[in-house]
Amino acid sequence: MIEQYRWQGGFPKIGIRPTIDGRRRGVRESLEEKTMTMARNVAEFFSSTLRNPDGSPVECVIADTCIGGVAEASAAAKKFAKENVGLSVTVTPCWCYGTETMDMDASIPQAVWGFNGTERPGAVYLAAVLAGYAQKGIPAFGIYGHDVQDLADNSIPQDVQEKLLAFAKSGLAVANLRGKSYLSMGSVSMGIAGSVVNETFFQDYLGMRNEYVDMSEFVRRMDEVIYDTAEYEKALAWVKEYCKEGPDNNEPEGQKSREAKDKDWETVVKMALIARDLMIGNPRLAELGFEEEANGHNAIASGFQGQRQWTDHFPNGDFMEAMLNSSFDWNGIRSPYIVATENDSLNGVTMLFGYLLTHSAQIFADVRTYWSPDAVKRVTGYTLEGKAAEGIIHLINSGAAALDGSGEQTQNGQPVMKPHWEITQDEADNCLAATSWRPASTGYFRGGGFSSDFLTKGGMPVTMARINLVKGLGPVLQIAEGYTVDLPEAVHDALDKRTDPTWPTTWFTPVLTGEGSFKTVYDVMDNWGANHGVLSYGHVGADLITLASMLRIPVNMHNVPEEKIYRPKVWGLHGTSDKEGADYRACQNFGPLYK
Ligand SMILES: C[C@H](O)[C@@H](O)[C@@H](O)C(=O)CO
Ligand SMILES: [Mn+2]
Repeated sequence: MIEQYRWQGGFPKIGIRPTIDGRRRGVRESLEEKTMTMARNVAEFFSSTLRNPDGSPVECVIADTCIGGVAEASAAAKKFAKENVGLSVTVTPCWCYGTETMDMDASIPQAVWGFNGTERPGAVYLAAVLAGYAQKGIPAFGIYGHDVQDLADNSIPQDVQEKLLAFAKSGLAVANLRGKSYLSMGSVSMGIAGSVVNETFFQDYLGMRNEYVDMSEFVRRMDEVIYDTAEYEKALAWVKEYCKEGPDNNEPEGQKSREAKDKDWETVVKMALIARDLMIGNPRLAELGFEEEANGHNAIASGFQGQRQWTDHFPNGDFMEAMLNSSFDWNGIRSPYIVATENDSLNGVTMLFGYLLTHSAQIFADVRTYWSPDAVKRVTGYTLEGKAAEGIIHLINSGAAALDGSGEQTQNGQPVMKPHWEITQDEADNCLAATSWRPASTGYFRGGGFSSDFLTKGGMPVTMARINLVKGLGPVLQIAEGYTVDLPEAVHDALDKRTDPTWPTTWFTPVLTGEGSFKTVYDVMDNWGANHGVLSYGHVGADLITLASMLRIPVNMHNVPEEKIYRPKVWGLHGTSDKEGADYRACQNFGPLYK
């Protein structure tokens, strides 16, 4: 029930615009069917391939008629506005009149597929209209099939499919962010700059709003019983059955009594319910007489300050953050909520990017230690090998990493992190079984609580990313594709015990290119822009780059092969030999999407 409530506003749709040569008495008539067929096929392709965050198929809206001139362009725009279209794809097999048929909505991502045939000049239209987009300052993605197709061939070639998908995936992410909130629960944690929420960034670059609640709201809701007590009982019983408590790593004098720990469990379960209700609301609260609280904050992501005021006195937020970020809880398998620990809103947004592109849960972590092969050898006697041979980065933070990060979901025997609709109950159970809940380090967390402890399985392709803000420049995105790696148990133990072994660990190694910030693993660590990073499942750097270009966020570091990079056509008009510089120039030239 809470899941249905969460997504009740529905999802943005993809608008499809068949444009056509407007000349009647023969030309237009001969093209109508082919053009509309292209539109229908693209719509069918999207709806059968792409999913919304709840797992339902993405919907497309096709203009009522082919668009041969401005009257039909404007009729399509009106239809799109009514139907919640969040991105637009123009398709055509022929010459049409560029500025008369183009979609002029500068606030949504735009793409144009010009059919590569030669009976009719679709590619000429593509070039003409993209010149129009450049001139008018609306960056649009061009899709031009590599090989000539016959006019009668209604298939979508593989390379065109890839570009359509790359555009639509990122375009949908842009559209899903728009109009939502980031909810700060508390404010700045331990002076972490990412938790100084920058409203201009959220508003201008993401189209989002910032909401804030003081952490005292948790106390009020606990004391005044502003949560669904039936759900609380269910959640607590589930925790007792599935969340096994791990050994207490505190010195005896720092350990809490059994009674105090049991009380902490009650508190952390309530915190999880309350944080979720704060984010998205809960219709049960209205039935219980709390109509205002039932509304929530329309938050697609949130952050919890925790340290220090809360955690110096109350149990920490680790259970709440880890469970909400996972793809399952006491209500079963469901889409993850996005909650940033330490209210690091910039990591929170990076998690959102990863989540909206992959629909899988995210691993939030401190980028804690670069372990060179020599240092590992000195400390453990072990020689790093395989993918880890050049060195590894220890990703570890209390809270926030989704339990999916244990790597207990599988595909063809390999560990993966799946969208929630592909996860089986056994896989969810295995993630829980691989996680122990360790009494929090009371040196750091005087109020106690429980930290999730798991070790990520090696062999998963992952992408680490992070947004940083630079005064005078704005946001920049950094991306490092790589792999999770396994270490022999004794080696992991020796390295882990030098940190806080009650927290989840992921051993990560980036793919090196031999150049720039990817010359060595050390360089990747050395160029990381902040204390935190996000791991998303898969090599999704190219998608992140496309998404960043839509939002005009330049990418300051990545190891994505050049042939996979897809940005608006006009990026090339800012320079073609120095692509990184061209990206910066284009982002600066056009400025944020919602300025
Ligand atoms: C317990 C500590 O304060 C940690 O939370 C700290 O190392 C961080 O995570 C900093 O990002
Ligand atoms: Mn941290």
